[in-house]
Amino acid sequence: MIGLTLLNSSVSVGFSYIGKDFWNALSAKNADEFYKVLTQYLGALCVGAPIVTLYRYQRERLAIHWREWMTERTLQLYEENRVYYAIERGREVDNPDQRICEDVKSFTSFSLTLFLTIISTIIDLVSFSLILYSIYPQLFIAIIAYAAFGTVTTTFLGKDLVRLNYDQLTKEANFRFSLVRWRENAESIAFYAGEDLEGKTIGENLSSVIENTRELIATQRNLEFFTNGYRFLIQLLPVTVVAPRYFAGAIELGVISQSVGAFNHILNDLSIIINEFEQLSRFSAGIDPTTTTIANNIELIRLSPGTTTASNGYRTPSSYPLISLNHLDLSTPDRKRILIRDLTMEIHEGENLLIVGNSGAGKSSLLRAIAGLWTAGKGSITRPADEDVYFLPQRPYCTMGSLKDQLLYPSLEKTNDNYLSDQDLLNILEQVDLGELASRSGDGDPIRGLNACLDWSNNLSLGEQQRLAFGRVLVNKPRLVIVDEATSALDMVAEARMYNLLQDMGRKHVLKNGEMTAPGLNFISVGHRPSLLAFHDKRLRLNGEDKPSIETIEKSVLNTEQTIKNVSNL
Ligand SMILES: Nc1ncnc2c1ncn2[C@@H]1O[C@H](COP(=O)(O)OP(=O)(O)OP(=O)(O)O)[C@@H](O)[C@H]1O
Repeated sequence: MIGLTLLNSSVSVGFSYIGKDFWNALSAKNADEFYKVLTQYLGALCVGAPIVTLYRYQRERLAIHWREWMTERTLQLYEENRVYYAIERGREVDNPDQRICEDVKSFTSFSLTLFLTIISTIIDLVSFSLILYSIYPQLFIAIIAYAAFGTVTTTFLGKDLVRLNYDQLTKEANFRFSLVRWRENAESIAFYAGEDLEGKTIGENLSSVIENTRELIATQRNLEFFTNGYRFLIQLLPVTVVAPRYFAGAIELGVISQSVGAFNHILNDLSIIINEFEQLSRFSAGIDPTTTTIANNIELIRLSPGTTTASNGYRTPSSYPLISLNHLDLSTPDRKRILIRDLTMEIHEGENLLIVGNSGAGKSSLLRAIAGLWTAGKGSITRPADEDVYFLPQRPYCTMGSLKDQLLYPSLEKTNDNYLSDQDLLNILEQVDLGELASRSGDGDPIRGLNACLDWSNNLSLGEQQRLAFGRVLVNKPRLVIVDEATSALDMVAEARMYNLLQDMGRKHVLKNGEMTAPGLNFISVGHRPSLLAFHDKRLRLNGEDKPSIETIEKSVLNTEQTIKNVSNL
């Protein structure tokens, strides 16, 4: 690329000399010389034109290559340590989608152009300054004065352009995002008949885009009043400066045309350098050196995959904690409010925990802290490794893809360790009472149904999505399942069936040699229904400002079987 840049500059210098000879021959009415130079000109064109074309093509190829690399790297950083979640919660960076799509693209092509422009303009500047100086030193002084005047004036007239261009990008992104949001929440908005309000918000975003564009084009107009006159004068100024020497017979016509060309080149180079630096300031405006205050964070200790604190083989039940919280103080991410104070507890293998408390008491927040999403606070949490923990939220996420992809999520078919055949997946659907879903989606053929791609979040009821999420647990076989009101859309019979599945996975079996099988499944739930008590062994009550209390659930007082029977008779 650097080689092509040098060649590209030599083409410009070469043409400036051929151009001079061309005009000299014409003004001297020397026909032989004219045709000779014309042939040279055509020869130079054959070499020069491909070089200029290749220079541009190669520059763009390099820019694409760099964009690909940088986007992949950005995406990698975006998913690492759940940065995408922290950005959404913290709102420190607006429109990350636009930044990844657009800003990376313009950053790479801009940086490359900046680098190459600086190289080529410096070469251009030196060579054409020498040409100009050799023609007439006063010309050189004239150009410096003219360029300085032009730069100061354009900088003054265009000082708002950088800000306006930056705002334009943000406003366009906000406008687009409000439309995407409407589309994604179409059903809820339709039920609320909220289209007037949505339309108003979108209209406001559009007005903001239009207003900014109006200001932008007005500023550009003012700048162009000046720059167009300035550019026109470039043609006249060098001619005016050297004309007395031409009239005195000291120089020929070709030298005048060469000086106009050189003058143009130098002025262009100077303004390019200034322009590029101005654009550079646009990018630096986007980089916000946010100072991070050093504050206390919850220490999250993840045990290595497949183990608990026990180092040797299998243990007797309840001897080692699966999860332990130590003097945990949990705050909201902005650290303005402490939600849970001084919570110390241990949950052992085989014990399932139910977290209860008023709305807003911090139940979901505690789960977020256990997942490692919220870290503001003090104390420590010890829990199994990420791959051993599975989270069931109230509204499951449906990925883009087939029914099979929904079941396997987040593991991919190829990387799925315990490979499951299509028949195994159909059995799992059967277990979560979704047996007919596959044949329904495949027009009677369940295997075809497994591979059918639909917009699942809009095609399944919330209860079906929640049962599908329980199917995912059967596929992924984690050691700890965190259930955040994930049965809220199910009736009590279906809820009991889902919890029975979890309990079955939690049961350990005695092997032939008398040892226990590998660790089973445990779960922590958040919920409001009394029926949930039957499936749990301990209850953690969050009481707002008071200290949280933990107690064992007495099974004898529960008659769930009976309750469920009564409900199913309804
Ligand atoms: N990103 C946030 N920043 C600051 N405060 C938050 C944030 N998210 C939630 N909160 C607040 O934290 C408190 C606890 O929220 P949480 O979702 O844990 O409640 P909950 O006990 O699960 O309630 P519910 O039973 O209604 O689901 C609430 O008062 C909520 O307003």
